[in-house]
Amino acid sequence: MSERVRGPVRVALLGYGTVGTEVARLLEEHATDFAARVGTSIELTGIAVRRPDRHPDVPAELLTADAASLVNDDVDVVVELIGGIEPARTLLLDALRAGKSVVTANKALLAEHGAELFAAADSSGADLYFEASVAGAIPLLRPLRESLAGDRITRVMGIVNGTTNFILSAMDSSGAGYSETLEEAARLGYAEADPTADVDGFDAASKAAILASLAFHTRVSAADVYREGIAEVTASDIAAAKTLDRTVKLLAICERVSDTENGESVAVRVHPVMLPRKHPLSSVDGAFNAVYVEADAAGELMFYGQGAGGSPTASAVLGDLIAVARNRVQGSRGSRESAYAALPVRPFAQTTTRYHISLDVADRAGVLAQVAAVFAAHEVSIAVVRQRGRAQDASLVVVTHSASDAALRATVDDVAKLDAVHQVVSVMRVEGGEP
Ligand SMILES: NC(=O)C1=CN([C@@H]2O[C@H](COP(=O)(O)OP(=O)(O)OC[C@H]3O[C@@H](n4cnc5c(N)ncnc54)[C@H](O)[C@@H]3O)[C@@H](O)[C@H]2O)C=CC1
Ligand SMILES: N[C@@H](CC=O)C(=O)O
Ligand code: NA
Repeated sequence: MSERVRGPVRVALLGYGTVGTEVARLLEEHATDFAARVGTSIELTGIAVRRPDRHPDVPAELLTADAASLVNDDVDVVVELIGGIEPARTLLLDALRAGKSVVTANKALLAEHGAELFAAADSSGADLYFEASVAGAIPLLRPLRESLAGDRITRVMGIVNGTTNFILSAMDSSGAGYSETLEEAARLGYAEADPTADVDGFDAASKAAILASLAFHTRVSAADVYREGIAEVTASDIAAAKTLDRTVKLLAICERVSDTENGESVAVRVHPVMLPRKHPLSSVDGAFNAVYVEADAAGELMFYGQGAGGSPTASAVLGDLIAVARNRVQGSRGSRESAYAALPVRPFAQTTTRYHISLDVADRAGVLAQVAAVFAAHEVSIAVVRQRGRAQDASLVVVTHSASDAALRATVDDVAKLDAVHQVVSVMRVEGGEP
């Protein structure tokens, strides 16, 4: 139970970058409304930044480079918008152990050290809220934690990284280059401080771990998530997808799986996929995110909105801040971690997916039969084959039925070794309906 606050709720803000500046701006702009919603005013007692001299717009008495002292001051709530593991981890553990409520947007920290943070929150009864950490402005974590607590979630699948979606959308629509689009995403405040976290899929993997933990009442950490980013997605992949009326998207897929041998487990992965252009996720462009949730009783739900950027992310941070402030005024506490199901995480090699494979092959009799024989040898069944002759070369596109990822990889390796196969042009997993 949080300690009951009688005067204003005192807030320490750690970080004044893309998100922090918007949080501070909106706190000031809507102070009167927020006070009415909470039942008392929210007072910003200090802002920790790396370089206080770089913020002449902020009253000097509010700024400090000493985040630890600010956390240890007389504050009720710590809002962490620094990012990264340290010093954020130590600062939040100190705050929670001291009974201070925490609001954070730091998915990397939660996905790696969530268990420790929840334990610290439990030790003092403090609140730990993190709606902004996944899918920016979209209310998604509270629906999973609270609204769907009475249902059994079977699948969560979606676009959860704005930067990579911004890049893939631009490559698809205007044929824009990879690096210039990444620079633009960073300029617009979508990318992480180190944008390799976005393009290599680490950011989406952290978010997938958080989503799976909430959806399946199981502790899933970043290391449990199979991860591929978009660095390897080429113009050829995008072109191959177009010829099949598909788009390329980076998806996070969290599934509850069960079989007689292993019982129930969870499978969590992040990788690029080809989706049919008519699939609703295909029309999610730019830095927008969209997430499908499938649950036994509710059926299919879809959440859509701005997944990155200062002001959309600040909306989620402020929603959490108002919730924890209300809890403090009432002397109550919000939801705690729910990890009772403790399901095992299934290794990715056992996960079944479907592959799209595009090959340049010799245009002569018998090539198709040779390629098909390799698929058969690995017990990978073919759903669609398209062959087009091009003088000496032909292009061959194969889309498989579901097979284990290990079998699919071995098939591609062996197909590439055939003399008649000149080049493997594109290999990508496919989702969303039969080709
Ligand atoms: N930018 C976005 O669209 C979104 C960001 N997030 C998360 O929000 C958090 C903040 O992201 P941004 O605002 O984009 O980052 P940013 O890089 O723009 O700002 C970071 C701020 O933290 C301060 N800082 C860094 N190290 C510090 C230290 N040791 N002591 C005191 N201050 C320190 C910097 O001076 C800066 O003010 C990250 O965890 C990020 O993953 C979450 C959703 C969306
Ligand atoms: N870098 C992230 C920011 C939001 O979480 C993204 O691009 O989605
Ligand atoms: Na969110």
